[in-house]
Amino acid sequence: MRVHLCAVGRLRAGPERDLIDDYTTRFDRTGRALALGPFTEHEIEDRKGGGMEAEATLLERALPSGALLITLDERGKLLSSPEFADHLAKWRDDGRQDVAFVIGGADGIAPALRARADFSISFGKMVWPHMLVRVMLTEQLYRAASILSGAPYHRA
Ligand SMILES: C[S@@+](CC[C@H](N)C(=O)[O-])C[C@H]1O[C@@H](n2cnc3c(N)ncnc32)[C@H](O)[C@@H]1O
Repeated sequence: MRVHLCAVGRLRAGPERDLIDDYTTRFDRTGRALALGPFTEHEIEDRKGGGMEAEATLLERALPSGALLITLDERGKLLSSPEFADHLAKWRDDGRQDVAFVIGGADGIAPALRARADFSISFGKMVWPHMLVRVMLTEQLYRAASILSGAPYHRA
C-alpha cells in the first residue's frame, strides 16, 4: 500500500525536513517487507491567498485517485501507536492501493474536504504547527511499521 502525504506549504531545508527525511527513509526500509510504502510527499501552495477553500481544491488535485483519505485534525480520533499500526495493516489487508494523509495550513482543512474523509486522526486537542504535525505523522508511520515488523523501536 503506497502512503502519501498531501500537505499545505513547502518545507525548506532545516530540522523538520531532516527529521521527516530520516523517518520516511526508515519507514520505507521497514515497510518494504510489510507491503507498506513507498512514502511520497505532495506539497501544495496557494500563492493567491485563497484560504482553506483554495487549498482544498489543490489538495484534492494532489490526492491519488481512489486513495483512502485520512485527515489530520485536532477533532479527529485519538489512537495509541499500536492502534494506528492496526489501522494501517487493516487498510493494507483490505486491498487499498493508496492511503493519503492530509494536513491543512494555518486555517485548517476546509469543512467539505474534512467531511469526505474516510478517517480522521487527532494528535491531541491542542493545535500543533502543521510542519510539526508532518514530523509527528512520519515518526508514527515509522513506529507503526516497526510495531508490525516486531522490531524493538516501540516500547509501550
Ligand atoms: C495550524 S493547524 C490549523 C488549525 C485550525 N484551527 C483547524 O481548525 O484545523 C494546521 C494543520 O495541522 C494539523 N493539526 C494541528 N493540530 C493537530 C492535532 N492536534 N491533531 C491532528 N492534526 C493537527 C491539521 O491538519 C491542521 O489543519
